[in-house]
Amino acid sequence: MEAPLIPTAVSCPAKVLVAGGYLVLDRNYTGLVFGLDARIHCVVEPIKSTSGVSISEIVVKSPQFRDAIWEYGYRAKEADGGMSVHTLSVGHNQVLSRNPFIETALTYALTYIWSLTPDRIISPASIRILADQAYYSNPGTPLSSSRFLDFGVSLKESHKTGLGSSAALVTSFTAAVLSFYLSKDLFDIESERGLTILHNLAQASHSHAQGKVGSGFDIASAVFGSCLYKRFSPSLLSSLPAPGQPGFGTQLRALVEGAWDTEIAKAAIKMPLGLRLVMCDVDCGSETPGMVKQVLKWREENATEAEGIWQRLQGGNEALAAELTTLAEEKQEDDDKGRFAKLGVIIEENRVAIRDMGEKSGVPIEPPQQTALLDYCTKLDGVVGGVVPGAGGFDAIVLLVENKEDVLAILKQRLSEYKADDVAAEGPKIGRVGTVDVREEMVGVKREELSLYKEWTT
Ligand SMILES: Nc1ncnc2c1ncn2[C@@H]1O[C@H](COP(=O)(O)OP(=O)(O)OP(=O)(O)O)[C@@H](O)[C@H]1O
Ligand SMILES: C[C@@](O)(CCOP(=O)(O)O)CC(=O)O
Repeated sequence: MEAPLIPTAVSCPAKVLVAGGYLVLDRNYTGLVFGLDARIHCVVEPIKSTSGVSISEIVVKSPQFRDAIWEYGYRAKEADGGMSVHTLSVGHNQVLSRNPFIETALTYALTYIWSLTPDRIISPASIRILADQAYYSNPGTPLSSSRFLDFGVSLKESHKTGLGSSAALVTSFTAAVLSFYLSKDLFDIESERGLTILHNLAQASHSHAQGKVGSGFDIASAVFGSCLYKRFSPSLLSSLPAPGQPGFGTQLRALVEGAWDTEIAKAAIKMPLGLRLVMCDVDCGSETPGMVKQVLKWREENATEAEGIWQRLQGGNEALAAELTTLAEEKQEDDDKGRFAKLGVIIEENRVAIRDMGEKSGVPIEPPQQTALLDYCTKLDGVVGGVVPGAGGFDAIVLLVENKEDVLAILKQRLSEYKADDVAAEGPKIGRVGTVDVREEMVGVKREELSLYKEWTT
């Protein structure tokens, strides 16, 4: 007899790519990614089917958002096509929007479970998703004493802050479903093998849902936390049949359990004592896929010039990682004023190369509006430096700041006074600038206590 299924909860961190935007899309370069302490949690519990008879049904809810409920039926496809997942009608003539990230993560996770245990019956379950405030700029309202706020809007109406919600969601969802249905000897997120399986499976499903555009650094940090990341070869995923197609089941398992060439160096990334990250939301936005397309096209057409910039940036990124590690290993002297001077210089030099990449490719990676804001912040006492993270543009900026209350208080005050009006530049005007309530996080995926969600029972 199969062991009874135990409610299971897992969470994953957000991300910020501090160095290596665009470069990390190519395996010859690396990305320096910090995990952030905003998390997305997924809780899986057994349910009795709503119809009374035991049909195959999984209900997914994101109760902090309106109309965020998705009901799925599932069945094994013929010819080793894996588990196919279809949307069930919720009733009340509600037209609910589909959630491709959830649908794909469920299809891939159930297929992997089925490929390991083809004779078992996958019993009905309910899955709740709960996310920290920092992922969205919509202000939430508290629900009793829960850390998870009620956003009062639909997911369509929410404004993301660019912290990688879909990656944290897909990874924690996959980890929670696998941990719920599989015994520890088949899947254990507290083991190296379990982390690798989770990484590979979440990369495959996130890439499928997202249209295969990213380097996967966001999934890597959702699993492993802060790290120096070298991507997997994109060809690894190209021969996988589409879900439902003959051979998808066996080939997904072979892919997930096979050898990948991803390189994840956790020890290469450290935050020195006395320093922290601060993220600032600039209340604007950019369209990453279009920027990526244009930068890569320019690189292809200007290979020699691009090579020079890419090499300069890679050198700067490596210097940044090395200096952070050196500082983290040093004994901290309280009043050593010059302690972070070298770090500041490395960041400034990286910014020059980033601007070069942007100007040459015609993409506003660090546009003048962001240059002005970064320069304004860098001049403040206790701010070591800052960059446009990830793809850059008009999204957030990230600062490295001395971890002192007065430094943070003055930074917040000066940001609230910041006026973008004086910057004469084409393109959008930066709106209100505020800090996002997050800081770096070294830990990746982790199990959670169910009591965290007691206020969110429906
Ligand atoms: N709390 C949530 N519940 C359910 N689905 C969510 C939730 N948060 C995000 N999503 C899904 O993730 C999508 C947003 O993912 P997307 O990749 O566009 O942004 P992101 O990962 O937050 O930001 P970025 O990739 O710019 O860092 C939403 O449209 C929704 O489908
Ligand atoms: C441009 C790119 O290198 C980074 C994008 O990062 P972000 O989504 O802007 O945080 C793309 C990628 O690596 O997936």
